[in-house]
Amino acid sequence: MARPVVAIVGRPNVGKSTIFNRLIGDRLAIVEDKPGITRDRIYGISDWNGKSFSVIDTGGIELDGDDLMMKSIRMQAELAIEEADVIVFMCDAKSGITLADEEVAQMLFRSGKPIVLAINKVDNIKKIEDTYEFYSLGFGDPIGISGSHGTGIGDLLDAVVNNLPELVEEEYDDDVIKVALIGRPNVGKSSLVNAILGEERVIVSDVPGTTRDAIDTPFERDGQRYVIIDTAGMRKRGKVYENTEKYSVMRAMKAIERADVVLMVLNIEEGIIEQDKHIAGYAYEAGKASVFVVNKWDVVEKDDKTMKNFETKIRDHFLFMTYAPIVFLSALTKQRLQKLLPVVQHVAQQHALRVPTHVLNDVVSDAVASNAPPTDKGRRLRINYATQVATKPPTFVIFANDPDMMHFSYERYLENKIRAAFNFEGTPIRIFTRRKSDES
Ligand SMILES: Nc1nc2c(ncn2[C@@H]2O[C@H](COP(=O)(O)OP(=O)(O)OP(=O)(O)O)[C@@H](O)[C@H]2O)c(=O)[nH]1
Ligand SMILES: Nc1nc2c(ncn2[C@@H]2O[C@H](COP(=O)(O)OP(=O)(O)OP(=O)(O)O)[C@@H](O)[C@H]2O)c(=O)[nH]1
Repeated sequence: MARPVVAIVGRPNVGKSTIFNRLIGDRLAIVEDKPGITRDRIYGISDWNGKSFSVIDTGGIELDGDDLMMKSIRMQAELAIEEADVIVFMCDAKSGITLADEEVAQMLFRSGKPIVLAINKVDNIKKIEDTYEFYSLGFGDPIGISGSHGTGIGDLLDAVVNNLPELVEEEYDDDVIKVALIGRPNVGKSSLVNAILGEERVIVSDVPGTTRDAIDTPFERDGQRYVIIDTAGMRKRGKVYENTEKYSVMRAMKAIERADVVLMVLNIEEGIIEQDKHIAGYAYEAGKASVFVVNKWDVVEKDDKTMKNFETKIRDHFLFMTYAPIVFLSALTKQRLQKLLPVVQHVAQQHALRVPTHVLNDVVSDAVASNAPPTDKGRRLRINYATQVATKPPTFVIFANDPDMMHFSYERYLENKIRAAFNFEGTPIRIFTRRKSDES
């Protein structure tokens, strides 16, 4: 089920990044101990009252020339209006309503999108009544918050969650593999889609996805049904903000959310950049299966070490995604193209794999027997039982005497043992440790 997107919009310096970090705070701690996930984050996944959504801070769009501030904030607002499901509009309590705020408010107002008005830095004002002038913006109750003190964040999250859209029904049957092709401009995504479909054609089809503007392309191969998600989005060009990283990432996030398998198309000759890692990191966090596709293999000068060298380079850059297979191919010459769909099918199966509880417990007991769990102040972590609670991605709960004693490195060890036993190639897996309830 696709996670909705929440965008934070506001003038420079109102505290967007601070609030962004507050909103994704808990999750950040979990994700950051995975090596290789970048710290200068521009998106995050947040949970509140059992509802999950992605947050993106649209600030910091860099522009050259004069009149920058106004132009860049206008772009932020357009981007949010186009791509987000809920927009958090942030103002500064101390400075009151500025001209820039008014202009953005008008744009947001006309969009008809759900807007949550957050007034930050209330620690800087004497009384909350000072925020009442913000009622005049027409977005209802202004929510007073302080990013630095952490006040009002719960109220802000409540308002965001109340405005999230109802989850839409899944658009495709369960046996259809949904594939998103993600990558920088010019890596050959459209060429690859055409090559997969086996004919030169304009990428349009009559299956609009539920995401506005998304166009999906269904096809069948060797008895397996597939759909390529958001082929229209791959072709969008024109507005200024469409060249910004925030836009690409937001667009990619939405395609990733709707997909089972994410094809990270790379142009290794141009090198791997932060943006590639942001997007791959999102696919990891969203729990999707992934495959690296190295396109334009035809133009690479090759010897017997070339593939190995590329592989090492990819592994070095994407340390958190060692499970993803790598396929080298050429969309242009169709060299090695036939290798792709079997890999996609394989990782989709691994993503949906459910393992029998008794076999899982054998694997976990063996792992525990050959490498004892960590101890703390004379006590040892005791693992009682493991069970798979979900697929897509495979998710395991380990019941133990004291979950706080589960160490990151031991969890890693268990993950490796589980992978060694069941493979799970191409898919992230999740492991949670819970306290064994007293009566069980
Ligand atoms: N007093 C006070 N200061 C805050 C609060 N939240 C953020 N700040 C400060 O305001 C400044 C700007 O915060 P940022 O989070 O970087 O603001 P931003 O909106 O992301 O700024 P841009 O990246 O320029 O768009 C920093 O110095 C913060 O420490 C708050 O609640 N109260
Ligand atoms: N040599 C070679 N060129 C390729 C290959 N695949 C794509 N190209 C070329 O790379 C260029 C970009 O291809 P596109 O398919 O438009 O790339 P894209 O990723 O869809 O690009 P955007 O639409 O900008 O996001 C075109 O000139 C293609 O002909 C390949 O396998 N080998």
